[in-house]
Amino acid sequence: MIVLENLRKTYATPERVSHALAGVSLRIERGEIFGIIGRSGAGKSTLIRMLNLLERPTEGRVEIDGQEITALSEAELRRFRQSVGMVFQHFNLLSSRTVIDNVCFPLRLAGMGRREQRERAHEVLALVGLSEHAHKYPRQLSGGQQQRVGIARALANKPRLLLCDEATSALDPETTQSILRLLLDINRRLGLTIVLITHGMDVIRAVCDRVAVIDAGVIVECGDVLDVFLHPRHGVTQSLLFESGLDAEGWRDVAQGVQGSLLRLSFKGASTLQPLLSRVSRDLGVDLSILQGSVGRIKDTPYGQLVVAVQGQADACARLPEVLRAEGVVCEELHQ
Ligand SMILES: Nc1ncnc2c1ncn2[C@@H]1O[C@H](COP(=O)(O)OP(=O)(O)OP(=O)(O)O)[C@@H](O)[C@H]1O
Repeated sequence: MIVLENLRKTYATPERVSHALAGVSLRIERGEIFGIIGRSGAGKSTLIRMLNLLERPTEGRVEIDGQEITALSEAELRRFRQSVGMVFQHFNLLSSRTVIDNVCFPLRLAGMGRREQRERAHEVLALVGLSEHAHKYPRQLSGGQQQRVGIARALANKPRLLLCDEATSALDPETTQSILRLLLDINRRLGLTIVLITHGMDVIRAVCDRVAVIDAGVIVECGDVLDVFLHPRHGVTQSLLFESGLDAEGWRDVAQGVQGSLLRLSFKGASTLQPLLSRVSRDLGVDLSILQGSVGRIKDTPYGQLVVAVQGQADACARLPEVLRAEGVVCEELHQ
C-alpha cells in the first residue's frame, strides 16, 4: 500500500514561488490502478515523481509497503528505485540501442549477469507482444510499439509498482486503447499496482479503479471511478467530464417548460441491463420523458445515467424514487 501524507512541494525561482503541491494526502491500495487527473500545471508530474523520489517533497512523507522512502539513504533509495518501473510520455528510449538492449539496460544497472538479462528481456518482450522486434532500433517501430518497449523496460526488474506519466498522450486514439488494454492485462496477470497521471477522462474511464482529481496542488476529489463519473462533486471534475463529452448538466438546455418533477437516475452493473424503467412506470402508471441520457462502460462495469421528467398522479410520482431505489438505482431530485 502507498501512503502519502501531507505532501508539499514548493519551487522558488527568482521570479516567483510556486506551490506545486499544497498538502496532498492519499492512500493507494496494492493491486489497484489508480489515476491522477488534472489540468496542465495542476501538480500531476510533481506528485507522481514523488512516488520514486525523482522529486523530493519540501514537507510530508511517502510510505510504500510500510517503508518510509522519504527517510532512505541515497544507497537505499537506489535499490528501492529498482522496484518501481516508470513509463514516460515520449518513451525515453535510447535511440542508438536495439529494443532488447533498451530492455536490458535497467537489468544491467541492477547488476544482473548478461545471460540472465537476455532471458528476462525476452520474457518481458513476449509479455508486451514484441518478440519479433527484439533486434530492431526504436526508430524502426511505431509510437505504440515504442511505448510497448518502454513498458517492457519498466517491467524488466519485476517492479512492485508501475508509474505511468501520461503514457498515452503522444499516441493516436486507437493506439492509446491498445496500450491501455496492455496495462490492464499486466495489472491483472501480475497483480501489479499501477499509478498513472493523465489529463484525459477517457483514460481514467478505461482502466482505473480509483481516481484523484488534482487542482492547484490540492486533491479536490477522490473516489471510485464509477462514483466520481456518475456523481462528480467538484467543479473541476465536472468540467473535465464535460470536456470529454460526459456533461452531467446538459439536461438544463432542454428542460425549460417541461412539466413534472425531474430525476437523475444512475444505474450500474446488472441493473443497467434490466427493463426496469418501463416495468416500474407501467406498475405505477407514470409517464417518463427522457431529457438526457448516457450509457457506457467504466472499466468492466456497465453504467447508465438518465435525466427524466415524471408525470402522473402525485402520489405515484412521489413513490417512483423509492421504488427505483429499492431496485438499486440512485435517484436524485433535480431543480431547474
Ligand atoms: N522544476 C520546477 N521549477 C519551478 N517550477 C516548477 C518546476 N516543476 C514544476 N513547477 C511548477 O509546479 C506546478 C506544477 O507542475 P507539474 O509539472 O507538476 O504540473 P502538471 O499537472 O504535471 O502539468 P502538465 O500536465 O502540464 O505536465 C506548475 O506551476 C509548474 O510551473
